[in-house]
Amino acid sequence: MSDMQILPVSVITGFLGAGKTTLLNSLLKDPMLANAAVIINEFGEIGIDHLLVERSEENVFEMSSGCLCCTIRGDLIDTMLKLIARRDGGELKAFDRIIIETTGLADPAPVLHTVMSEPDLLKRCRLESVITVVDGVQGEATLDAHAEAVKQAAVADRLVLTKLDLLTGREGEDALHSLIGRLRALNPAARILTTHRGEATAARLLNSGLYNPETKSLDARAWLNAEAYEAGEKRRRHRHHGHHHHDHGHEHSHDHHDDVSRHDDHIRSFTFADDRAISAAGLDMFLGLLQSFHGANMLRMKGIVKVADDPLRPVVLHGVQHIYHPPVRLAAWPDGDQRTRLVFIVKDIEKRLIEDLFKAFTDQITGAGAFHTDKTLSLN
Ligand SMILES: Nc1nc2c(ncn2[C@@H]2O[C@H](COP(=O)(O)OP(=O)(O)OP(=O)(O)O)[C@@H](O)[C@H]2O)c(=O)[nH]1
Repeated sequence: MSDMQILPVSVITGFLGAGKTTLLNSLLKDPMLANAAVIINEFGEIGIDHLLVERSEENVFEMSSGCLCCTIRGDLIDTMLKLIARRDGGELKAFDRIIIETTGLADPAPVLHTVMSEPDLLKRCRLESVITVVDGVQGEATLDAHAEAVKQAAVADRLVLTKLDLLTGREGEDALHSLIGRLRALNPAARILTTHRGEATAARLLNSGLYNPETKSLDARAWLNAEAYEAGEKRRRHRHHGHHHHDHGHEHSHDHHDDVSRHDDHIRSFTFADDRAISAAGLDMFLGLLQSFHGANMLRMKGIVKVADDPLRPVVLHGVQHIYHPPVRLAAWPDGDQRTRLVFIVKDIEKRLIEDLFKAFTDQITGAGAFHTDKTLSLN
């Protein structure tokens, strides 16, 4: 009889030809993934024999009608539930994690939404990390041309650069510097790793620190990495004031990513903190308003929140667009900082709008929390 452990799910996304399958093949040689189940949501063959590979039945590119997102969703739910049922029934070996490789062209959001919000899946799975593979050579051209590529970079917990072997000499170095600068601006907190020289190992890519199913512990500070957003905001302000640091002869690359317009210009990342508690209902309302007014433009949000009903046990939240993972209540604050901290990566939304909205609810906290119980928020 298999155990009913909560299975971490990692999603590997990235543009067509970025190197997802190559990365996955190399990761699967790692003993850490000896018991991983892999779901591949696209064309192509992958030669893995000692692992469990489930291929989604639907071929998304062949669909002629219907909503692409809904089809991916239905297909993925079905594939995952069957896989888990076969595991639990002893038909498959008891895999300990699931890795989903998504199709290159698609917006990654539907896959993330499915894992984050499908009630039957939530009983057995947690979204652990989003890994976005970026072609080291074509990366900037792809970001210029495709809004999806920008979104893929913005939702990542880890960014993996491939094909660095093809970048040589001073030109290659400048191109890499420029690409990293651009990715950093899009997503300040994601760890950037390269496939070069074996740097992108399973341990570095898969354990995002969000949720350890064995200990139920959360390395919340590392996971949130609010400091990186603060540094990103400072960098942006600095650039906008026209003070450029040109060190190590990299003027070209700095100028290049300063000049970037197109899709990137619409992306903002920021963080704010609040030492007051919010009522459970206020938090629900805040999230509901974000969903209604900014859903499609909220690329990623994460937070540790002080809720009035139990300010000593903060709630961890994260969302992709209009979908939020069910909140998880921590046993205690993860570090000495007991303020609510929220981080956002958004498209065309001003920080002030979101910060003011949140603070409008904490301003009204006196007495309000008493009317609301834990039920809306607590997982257990
Ligand atoms: N030189 C070099 N080639 C690479 C590297 N990574 C991947 N490639 C090549 O790039 C091509 C695309 O790699 P895949 O791993 O198939 O990329 P993918 O993202 O899975 O592609 P799709 O499934 O089409 O979206 C293949 O020919 C790979 O051999 C790398 O680090 N260096």
